[in-house]
Amino acid sequence: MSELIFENGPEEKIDIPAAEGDKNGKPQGMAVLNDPLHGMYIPTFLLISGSFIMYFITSYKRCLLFIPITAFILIYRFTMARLNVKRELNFDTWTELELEDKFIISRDTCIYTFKLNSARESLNCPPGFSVAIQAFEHVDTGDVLFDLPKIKETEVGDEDKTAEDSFVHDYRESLEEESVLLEKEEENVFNLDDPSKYKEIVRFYNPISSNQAKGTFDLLIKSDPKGKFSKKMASNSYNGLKLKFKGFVGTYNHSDSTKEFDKLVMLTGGSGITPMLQVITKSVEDEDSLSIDLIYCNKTKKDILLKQELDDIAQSTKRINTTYITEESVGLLSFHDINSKVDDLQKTRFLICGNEGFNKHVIKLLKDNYKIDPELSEKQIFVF
Ligand SMILES: Cc1cc2nc3c(=O)[nH]c(=O)nc-3n(C[C@H](O)[C@H](O)[C@H](O)COP(=O)(O)OP(=O)(O)OC[C@H]3O[C@@H](n4cnc5c(N)ncnc54)[C@H](O)[C@@H]3O)c2cc1C
Repeated sequence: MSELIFENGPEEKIDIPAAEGDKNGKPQGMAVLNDPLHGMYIPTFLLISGSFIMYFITSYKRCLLFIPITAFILIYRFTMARLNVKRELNFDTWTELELEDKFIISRDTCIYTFKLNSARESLNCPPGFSVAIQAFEHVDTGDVLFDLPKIKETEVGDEDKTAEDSFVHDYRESLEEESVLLEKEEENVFNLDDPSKYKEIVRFYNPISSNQAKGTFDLLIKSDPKGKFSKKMASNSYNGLKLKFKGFVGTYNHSDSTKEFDKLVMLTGGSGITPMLQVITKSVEDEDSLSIDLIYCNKTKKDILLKQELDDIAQSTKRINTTYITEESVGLLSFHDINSKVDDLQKTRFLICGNEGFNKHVIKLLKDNYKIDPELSEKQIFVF
């Protein structure tokens, strides 16, 4: 059993108030106007043709006033469309983004919401791709910082001078000043922590929010009690914390799935659910015809992440099914579990994501039991 990291307990909202506004953009009723057909083409056509018809019927010139009004609406709509920016993170330089919210979803896992630069931006991360986050580790102590230590410019000497310049102190006052100086000195020693003593560490996470979400994006981070970055995030992250991101990283190609296969069998464990959720979301949003069987393996029932969300998707979309396997009740994933989801092997693609041991176990089950064309095997058995 893994160590309990979050004291607040599962499913409890912590420290940061809920994000303001609608994370998914405009309210549902108005969302239809974001579609160019409904938001631009139809209103333009109706206003211009209406103005001409009225003018021909009535010969009343004021009817033509609708034409500049239409032009204004068009300019407005184009401007709004341009402001709805898709954010591509830069692959070469770090982009600083701020933590806005965090939400504990299990004893060791949290969803972190990061703010994009504007409420109209959305993170355009391809399914199966991840973002990289930068941190720094002290080479001697192993301490992890989200940013390199900064040297403060306060000089202890300056404070001393001020004290010396003043002739009249009573004994008590001078004692107080001395203790303040000592504190400053300690602070300076701390701040003089040599940045060259830190080495960069980089960790990868798959955003789980839809690319249609505006203004923010979500990362699910499972905290490893012995891990450097994930443990620091669990214990030391706060509203307003700025982290540096690069992106996007990955090799999964969703059009390979839709063009060459009919079915995806997803074999995953623990936080490996994140790329699977991205692919499921993409498939649902595109309304493609893939049938998807997710087999999600965990140690115990409590470790199953996002179960409610996954069940909701499976309920609303018949072509998506979920199966949960826990070590405590069923044991390890078996070939029978996998084979029960396969109808036509040639048309089935296996997507795998778990820890090293899980991936090895699953690949061995597939290769030992199926005759998979070696040329096809890399495409047919895709490991995130
Ligand atoms: C492409 C990609 C996408 C990912 N997406 C997600 C995601 O969406 N969500 C998520 O939670 N995670 C994801 N991960 C995993 C994530 O990037 C981190 O690896 C994870 O959070 C652990 O990082 P850490 O710094 O906390 O642990 P680390 O410090 O890297 O340690 C991890 C484990 O390895 C052990 N270890 C470290 N060094 C050694 C050593 N020298 N010898 C033996 N054992 C050692 C530690 O004890 C610890 O148990 C992804 C990984 C990749 C590559």
